[in-house]
Amino acid sequence: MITVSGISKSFKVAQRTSGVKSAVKALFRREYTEVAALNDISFSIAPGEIIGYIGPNGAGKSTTIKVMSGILVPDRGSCSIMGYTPWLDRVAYVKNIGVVFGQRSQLWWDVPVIDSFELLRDIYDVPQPEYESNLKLLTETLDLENIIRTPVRQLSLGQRMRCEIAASLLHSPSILFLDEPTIGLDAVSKIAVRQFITRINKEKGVTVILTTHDMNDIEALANRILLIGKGSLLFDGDLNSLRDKYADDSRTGVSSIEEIVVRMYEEYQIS
Ligand SMILES: Nc1ncnc2c1ncn2[C@@H]1O[C@H](COP(=O)(O)OP(=O)(O)OP(=O)(O)O)[C@@H](O)[C@H]1O
Repeated sequence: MITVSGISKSFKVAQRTSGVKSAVKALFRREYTEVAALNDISFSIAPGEIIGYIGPNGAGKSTTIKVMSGILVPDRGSCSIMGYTPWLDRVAYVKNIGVVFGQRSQLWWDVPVIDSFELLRDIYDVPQPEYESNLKLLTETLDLENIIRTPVRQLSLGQRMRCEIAASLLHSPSILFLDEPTIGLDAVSKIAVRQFITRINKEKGVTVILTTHDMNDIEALANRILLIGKGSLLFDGDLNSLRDKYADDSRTGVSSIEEIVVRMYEEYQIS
């Protein structure tokens, strides 16, 4: 369903030292350094998998999600998702995917949530009966009834995230990209979001690619883990094989998933 082969992506970042003199100099001659965000990344994902895509800050997780969702064009490599190349076939492709960036909103800030949903229905060309049945299911399971008529700017972070997840699923996508969907949520909202992800995966077979720093998300959801560090893919396997490799039951009993990940980061020298 998803094949990523040899993807590399670099960014040019303008460099400037502080001070007026260097600001004036930069007007005439800019200096750049190149940041290699992704370096020859390859993996495949089968339908119905829930992938935990983990790694420390700046590892390249969001860049990978942006390439896979067609927002960024890589410098090298290929990517085939349901037969589409995301950045080439964008219009047809996006009908098959849902994307949630925990740090950004896809909802219109000043209008009630339901207006954003209706706009998304029109953008994605969702037939009315399908829209209504999805909206009903999402409203019930994500508990949106009391917030759906409120403008987004008046919602709390947890309320907004539940709306963001609903917005990404109104068009019945087969693949859901979640970039830090539980960031800043309280315990109740985190559990609600996790239960919901499990449900759409089990009942509708939605394939989920999840990036998170919350290892409880990984423990609750992921049946396979991909570890990225400094732009390179370092580990591809399940949680049990990670535990077998890194858990230290001689001293402390079974180590927590957080400790296991720290050990893994240390081994790969990416912490
Ligand atoms: N638009 C951009 N311009 C310049 N550099 C960028 C840009 N986007 C990402 N980078 C750089 O690419 C590298 C990977 O960034 P990315 O956002 O993919 O990391 P991440 O694993 O998602 O990190 P985090 O966990 O902190 O969100 C970082 O060094 C980052 O500074």
